[in-house]
Amino acid sequence: MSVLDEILDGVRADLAKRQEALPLDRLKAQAESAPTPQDAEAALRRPGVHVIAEVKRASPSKGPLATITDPAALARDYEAGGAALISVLTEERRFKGSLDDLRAVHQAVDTPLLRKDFVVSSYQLWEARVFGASAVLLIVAALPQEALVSLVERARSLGLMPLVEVHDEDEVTRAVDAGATVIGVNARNLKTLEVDRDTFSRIAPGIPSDVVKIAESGVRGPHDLLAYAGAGAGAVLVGESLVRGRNPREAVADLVTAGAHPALRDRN
Ligand SMILES: O=P(O)(O)OC[C@@H](O)[C@@H](O)c1c[nH]c2ccccc12
Repeated sequence: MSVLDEILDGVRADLAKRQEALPLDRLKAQAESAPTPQDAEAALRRPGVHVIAEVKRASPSKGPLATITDPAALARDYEAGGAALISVLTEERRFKGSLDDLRAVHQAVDTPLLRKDFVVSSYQLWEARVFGASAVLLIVAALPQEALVSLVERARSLGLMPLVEVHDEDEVTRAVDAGATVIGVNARNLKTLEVDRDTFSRIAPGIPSDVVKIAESGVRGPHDLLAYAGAGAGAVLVGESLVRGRNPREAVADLVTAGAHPALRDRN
């Protein structure tokens, strides 16, 4: 069984427990008083190469990455550094995240939030709404095509921007067929957990030009952002190097400065 399959088994088991504790109709009722999502896609379509900064406690490949005692404070640093979006991992078993983290971050910042999880059911989209997200990750490799299509539509109908994650050319085709307008290329293969920074430049040329392209994983600093930008990225998604670094606000600001270089800002 691949790591992805193992993660998905855990996600489904945890989801079943939450659904038992709070049936969908009651969750939907909570969504009525939930905050209105922001237009995350518009934020990514502004000129320049944007930074999506991630609240990430642990990863399946490295285990604990950092002791994040206060996710809200970390998110405030990301916001002060100029992140266009803040990603909050909510997967519990391998990434040690939670919906409580998402709520805490939502209460602390105005930046649009991405719920980063392994979404397999529209129940999780409703949760994302209730806990303050404006966007959700949908991983092509984790979903049959029919489910992907319906989750893209459902996310949009709830006001959430679907960020559709791919790892290879076939998955790009599936993402585009499902109507994705924002596609993330993850340099980390979720089946082997290896990072290959060339994945983006290999796959990006096959993504339609009107789609926002996000380079995910392995960004160590401004030089990696510039390399991804040169290959067509409109944004980078960064976790580990920010949570492990000494000063997350400065680290984000350095990336944002690189991404705002006039040569990148004026290209679209
Ligand atoms: O920590 P990194 O290498 O900067 O990577 C961040 C992000 O890309 C990574 O956390 C990620 C990308 N896609 C995912 C899907 C599920 C969980 C996590 C991820």
